[in-house]
Amino acid sequence: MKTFDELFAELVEKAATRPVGSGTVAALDSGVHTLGKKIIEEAGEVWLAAEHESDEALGEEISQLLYWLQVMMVKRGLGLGDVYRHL
Ligand SMILES: N=c1c2ncn([C@@H]3O[C@H](COP(=O)(O)OP(=O)(O)OP(=O)(O)O)[C@@H](O)[C@H]3O)c2ncn1[C@@H]1O[C@H](COP(=O)(O)O)[C@@H](O)[C@H]1O
Repeated sequence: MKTFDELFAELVEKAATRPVGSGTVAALDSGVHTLGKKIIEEAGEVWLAAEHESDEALGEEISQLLYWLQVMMVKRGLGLGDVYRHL
């Protein structure tokens, strides 16, 4: 288990070191347009899970949406502060 901030730090590190086999590196290389579509897909899965699935399934879908949002943040060079200051 990890926190939102810990995952973000891990993704920033992956973007910098680009380890072979990292799905995050491949996702970053796919570009903003592809990442945007993935975010929409994952958001839809959150919606469906909230309507029809268990708390466990919903939590998993939400975690995946948070991951893809973080990948977009890394791709665009945003830091956590760029988001947190709006909360
Ligand atoms: N938290 C996540 C995470 N959440 C979601 N995903 C990706 O998002 C996909 C979402 O799954 P779905 O079931 O919705 O999609 P799918 O249809 O099975 O997969 P696709 O064919 O759409 O890729 C997963 O298959 C992963 O590719 C994640 N990939 C990585 N992480 C974490 O990110 C960190 C870095 O990972 P790597 O870059 O892969 O080393 C590690 O801590 C990982 O645990």
